[in-house]
Amino acid sequence: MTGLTVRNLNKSFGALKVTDDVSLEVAPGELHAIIGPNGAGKTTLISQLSGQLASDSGTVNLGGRDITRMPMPGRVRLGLARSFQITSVLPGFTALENVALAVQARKGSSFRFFAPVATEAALNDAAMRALAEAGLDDRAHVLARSLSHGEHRRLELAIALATDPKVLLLDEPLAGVGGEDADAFVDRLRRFKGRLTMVLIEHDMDAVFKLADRVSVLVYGQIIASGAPEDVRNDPAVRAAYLGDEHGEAA
Ligand SMILES: Nc1ncnc2c1ncn2[C@@H]1O[C@H](COP(=O)(O)OP(=O)(O)OP(=O)(O)O)[C@@H](O)[C@H]1O
Repeated sequence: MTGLTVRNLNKSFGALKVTDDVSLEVAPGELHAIIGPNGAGKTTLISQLSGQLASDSGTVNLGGRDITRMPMPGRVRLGLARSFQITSVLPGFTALENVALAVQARKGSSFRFFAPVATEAALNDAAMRALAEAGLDDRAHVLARSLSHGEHRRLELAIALATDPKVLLLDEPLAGVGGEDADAFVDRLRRFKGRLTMVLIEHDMDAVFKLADRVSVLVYGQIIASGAPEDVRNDPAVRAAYLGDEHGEAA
């Protein structure tokens, strides 16, 4: 099981400091939620962890290895995958083809030792397994353009799972997913607990408090609290800066 350690991470866009000296410890096997108001810098932080954005300073360590300067493909090979907002799903291809293409693009070199036909079989097997884990195997041969919004989200999850991650970065997986689809998604993520380390950004507080082992609160690029969900929920600074505003007494 692999953990993630972030030390004093910074990122500015021009004069705007978006990630401000962030330190974070995600223990192996933990589901660590990062919550915070719109514009707090959550997506920027995830992009720094995934390698899509270079950090100005600070370090990111994956399972004891310094990956701060490593580009995204290297991080994927080491088992760090980001789901959502990185994938451009191809609408004219089936769900299975989309996952297989993504696996080939992102992990291609590990299939090189197979003959071409075997490569295709290995890719399809890996893609099918990932689709099953994401709950989309019964839609494997459906064109992506015909999938519902909820199914699209599961396809994006399958693409991340197909790279065989040890640490999964989830950026608002429930955005636009409602009702039973959302409940099913939460159940699915719960099943990955203990097997995968997960960093979850999510605005749906019910989902966060159902799933998270630990919660960190990001406000104006700074972590203002980090701890067990109940402790964070009852933290006066958190309530004042965030939860109290949005959820009042219900938070
Ligand atoms: N590439 C960029 N160039 C300039 N400013 C940016 C860039 N990316 C993000 N920002 C700014 O950084 C701040 C943080 O944005 P970010 O998307 O990381 O926040 P967030 O917490 O994920 O917000 P939300 O919850 O609304 O998704 C915002 O003020 C945003 O406008």
